[in-house]
Amino acid sequence: MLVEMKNAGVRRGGRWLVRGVDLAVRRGEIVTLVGPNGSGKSTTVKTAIGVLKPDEGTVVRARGLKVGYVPQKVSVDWTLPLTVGRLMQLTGPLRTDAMTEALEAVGIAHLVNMEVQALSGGEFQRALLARALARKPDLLVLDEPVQGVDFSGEIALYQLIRELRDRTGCGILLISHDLHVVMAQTDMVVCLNGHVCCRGTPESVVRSPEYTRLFGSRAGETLAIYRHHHDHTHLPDGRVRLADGTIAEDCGDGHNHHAGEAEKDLAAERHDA
Ligand SMILES: Nc1ncnc2c1ncn2[C@@H]1O[C@H](COP(=O)(O)OP(=O)(O)OP(=O)(O)O)[C@@H](O)[C@H]1O
Repeated sequence: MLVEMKNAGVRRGGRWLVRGVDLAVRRGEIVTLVGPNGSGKSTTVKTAIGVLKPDEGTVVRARGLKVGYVPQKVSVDWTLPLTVGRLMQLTGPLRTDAMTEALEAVGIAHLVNMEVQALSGGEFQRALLARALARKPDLLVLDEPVQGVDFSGEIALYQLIRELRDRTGCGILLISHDLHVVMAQTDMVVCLNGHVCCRGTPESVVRSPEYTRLFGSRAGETLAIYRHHHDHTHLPDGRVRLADGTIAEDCGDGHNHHAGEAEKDLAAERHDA
């Protein structure tokens, strides 16, 4: 167990921001917090990693736990020139090999000397991810890692997050308020609304009445579509690794369904069924 919260609550200004949170992240596990704006997601992760203290309940972290945290808001002085390499070292010195390794892991090693301002939304999020990864955390905590990222970039980023988990074995606690894409990449979903409103596997959560009440009945419908994206991995040489580990020339249905084209995906889904 990397971190475990039991009945945790945080109170500020005479009001409970969250209450009754039970949550655990194990090594190699991806736990996603979903919930509307202001439902206490950031408060919960900050409490999990010790930035905030719970006013009731307990939070236990593994001894010597190393946390890599990407907050929702990053304070960068955009008026000053800042390269990706410098951004990586803002919070402390880093060996060049560790920096290169982390940038390679997120696919932006070639951008090390680029000005941060010139990065695309997706590249910036990858740079933040690399910064958190560089110190080889046991627990990676990502507060909305797809901000400023377009739809297909979002799919790619969540896929990358899962690959990082597979490769490093770290635990991941992530926040998302649009859960369509992330759902397929997570082991456990905890749905917050000031308290834990429901929890479980992505499939069970989207079917639960509490979730439907919070997000509307259409919210669950997309899960099947996105699941489809993740039954195979696109290799750099253009071939595809299928779910059973075999390598194929394409996804098996002749469709390129990685462009966020939902209709095509639905067709492919039916075709596979
Ligand atoms: N220090 C504080 N004092 C008082 N209220 C606070 C404090 N920090 C957060 N809040 C309030 O607590 C609630 C939960 O905030 P939190 O940032 O955890 O929500 P969130 O689910 O992460 O929201 P979002 O999706 O908008 O990022 C909000 O209503 C917020 O205004």
